[in-house]
Amino acid sequence: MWSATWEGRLATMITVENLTKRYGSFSAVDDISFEVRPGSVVGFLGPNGAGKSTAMRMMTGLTPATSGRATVLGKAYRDLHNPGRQVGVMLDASAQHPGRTGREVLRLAAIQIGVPRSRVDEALALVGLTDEEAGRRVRNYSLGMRQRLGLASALLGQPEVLILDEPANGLDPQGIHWMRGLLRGFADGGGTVLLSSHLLHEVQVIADDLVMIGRGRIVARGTKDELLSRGGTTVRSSDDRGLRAALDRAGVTVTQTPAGLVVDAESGVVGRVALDERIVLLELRSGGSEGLEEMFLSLTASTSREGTAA
Ligand SMILES: Nc1ncnc2c1ncn2[C@@H]1O[C@H](COP(=O)(O)OP(=O)(O)OP(=O)(O)O)[C@@H](O)[C@H]1O
Repeated sequence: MWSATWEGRLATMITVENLTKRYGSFSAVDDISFEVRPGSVVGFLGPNGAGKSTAMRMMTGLTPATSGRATVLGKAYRDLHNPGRQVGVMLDASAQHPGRTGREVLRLAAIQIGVPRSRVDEALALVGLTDEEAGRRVRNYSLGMRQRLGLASALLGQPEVLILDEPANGLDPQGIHWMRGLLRGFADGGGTVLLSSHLLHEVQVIADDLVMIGRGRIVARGTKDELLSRGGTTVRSSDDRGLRAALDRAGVTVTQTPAGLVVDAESGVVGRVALDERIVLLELRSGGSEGLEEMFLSLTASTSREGTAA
């Protein structure tokens, strides 16, 4: 359910509830829930194959969910009145028609969503594509130029919400810096951004909140400051398997990393569970961004393509 503040404004711009996508017995997205606050930039983080694109495709009505639901601006995407002017979407920048020029792509999109032609030049200027570049056919675009054109399409209708799948892909360091500025400016002006990435540091700089996903499930979620300062508790024990099972039973998220178990709870909670189970702790560390980094690296290591097929 979406909720409204007393002023009638939406309290959350995107709401994802128990969203699940199964292909046969394989769960690409497994019961994920999170909310995106107005005016925030949310980094949707996960290694290759974690389920980010599938989740975003469900949010934008391109793939039906097996169960659960997602709403944008309080409605299922397909029920939005004019989605192109309410939600800017960039899921696959390479999907643009290769035979059209960048300007043609945007002009057609402008007609489709009902914005004036003048908006095309504004969008091109926003993403830094020159007149000469806008006149080239998309098949001759570099990956970075395609990303810029994809962003221009997403921004064309002056939407309130942006949903962007790996927008930094193919951009050089200067391009990434530019994109961060653009998205930060969009959010500071009241817009809301959900962007995915497989690079922690890339989104760490720009995001207000982070949702971390691995093998289709959310493994960490919260404000960036909270996650980075908390960073979980890293623990090694005489019986990691038994401790993990006990923490699972206590409803705490646990991730196995090469450095030990990273637990999404304070060290005191971990110590108490270990004591109850009579498990000897060999190491118990809390705080710092290492926990988040370790969790992310271990997800990256364990979520290889072979791993996800298992
Ligand atoms: N149509 C499909 N049929 C079967 N499996 C699929 C289908 N689409 C996606 N998958 C699988 O679902 C999992 C999640 O894929 P998804 O593309 O959502 O991951 P991702 O996090 O976006 O990865 P990347 O960073 O590589 O883009 C993968 O294992 C993928 O192979």
